[in-house]
Amino acid sequence: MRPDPLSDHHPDPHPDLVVDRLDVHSTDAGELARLRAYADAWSLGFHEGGLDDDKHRRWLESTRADDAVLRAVWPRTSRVAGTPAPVGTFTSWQQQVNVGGGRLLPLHMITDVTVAPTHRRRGLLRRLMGEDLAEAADRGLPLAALTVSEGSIYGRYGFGVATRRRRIEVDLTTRFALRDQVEDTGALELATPAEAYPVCREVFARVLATTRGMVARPAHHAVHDSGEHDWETGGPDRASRVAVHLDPSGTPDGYVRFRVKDTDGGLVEVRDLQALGPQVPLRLWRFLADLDLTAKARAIAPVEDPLDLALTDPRVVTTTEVRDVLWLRVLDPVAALEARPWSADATVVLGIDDPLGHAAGTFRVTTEQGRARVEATDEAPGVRLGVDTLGALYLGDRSVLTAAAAGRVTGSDVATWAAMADHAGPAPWNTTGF
Ligand SMILES: CC(=O)SCCNC(=O)CCNC(=O)[C@H](O)C(C)(C)COP(=O)(O)OP(=O)(O)OC[C@H]1O[C@@H](n2cnc3c(N)ncnc32)[C@H](O)[C@@H]1OP(=O)(O)O
Repeated sequence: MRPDPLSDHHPDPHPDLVVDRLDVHSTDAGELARLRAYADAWSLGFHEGGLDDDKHRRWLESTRADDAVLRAVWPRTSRVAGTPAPVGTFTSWQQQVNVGGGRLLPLHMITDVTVAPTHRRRGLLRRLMGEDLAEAADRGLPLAALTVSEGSIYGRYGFGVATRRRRIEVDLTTRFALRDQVEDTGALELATPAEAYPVCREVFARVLATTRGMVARPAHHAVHDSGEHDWETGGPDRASRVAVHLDPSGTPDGYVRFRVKDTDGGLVEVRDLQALGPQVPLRLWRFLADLDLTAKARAIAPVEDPLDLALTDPRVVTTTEVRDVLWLRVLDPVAALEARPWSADATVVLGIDDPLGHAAGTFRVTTEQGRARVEATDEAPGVRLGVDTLGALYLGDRSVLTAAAAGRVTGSDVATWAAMADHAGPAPWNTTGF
């Protein structure tokens, strides 16, 4: 049974505080003031200052569109400010993630987790996370996800690194040469982000449907991707351009949104690149290298990207950082494991340790022709792992054998589990920020 930190048998651990939810759809003046205070609190928590009216309106609109749940912690009184401001914020909502084999699963997304410096290490994050994950599990959501500011915090709640990305710098001078000419019978069109947005949305929907690890975009992406509003500058994005690639029938199958940031230095900032098929990304890179008055591009890319191998000189690409992106947490192991694709046909009894209880148990996993049947069992496990490791292995970013070598997967059937669970194709890839 799951431990319940808030059961009647435990005294309230925070008697000086109120933990409640905000109604994101409310038009009541009092609730709108609380929403404003909530937004300022998370923004200040990330050292971004309070939000101006325009940013607040945009945040509220997109948060409403996502139908997000906002959990806040309020002091009962404030002797200094008069009106108490939140000392804890925690936002969650529902999206979808591609778990492989073209299957999308509901995903519980978490963001804007902050606790004021005055209230640190009193268990507020633990409390908010505990309540939120328990509700998501009760609603039957199989997976939860977040992106993190610090790597040491979320493993204890069962999250593991499920996708990673590189930051790369690409030399766009004459050193940029592809080994083979891109055979392209399609076409490229240049447009503003606003003009290109409907087409980019269609392309992204197809990328989401076919890319393991990709997460559907939350509402705030729309204003940003369409150039309507740039969060950094606080105004419309007039600097970006979008090159859209069309296949020979005229159907868009890729795009790159970019801006040239510094005409002297010639830096191309790639803000979003989405493409279908192996040739289109190379064609878009060829396009970027053909831009005049540029010397270098900065982009994010998969850890293993065909671009490096497609170049005559692989040193044209410099990796400046490799980092975790999506942290995944399995809430319902039966639904999660039955949804993802599998390699070898076999049976393994899997023991999952989960300090929060949601995914804990022993499960017989039988795979056949790419699908799994998963049932709770009393048999002794042949493979044992923690729920955070299950999250890290779920999309296939890491191999089971690597995790076993790190001591995170144990048991006599590890090799069989690896043959069943490891993916042959490219690593999972997610570009959706939240
Ligand atoms: C998903 C996102 O939004 S990522 C962004 C997270 N937010 C930030 O980084 C903003 C700045 N930081 C903060 O707001 C806070 O320090 C938080 C939210 C990270 C932690 O909040 P707190 O209420 O202090 O955490 P809480 O007291 O519940 O501690 C929970 C556990 O996490 C641990 N922990 C908390 N902060 C950290 C940290 N920075 N590094 C390592 N461990 C930490 C605690 O030791 C505790 O461990 P235990 O349960 O094993 O004893």
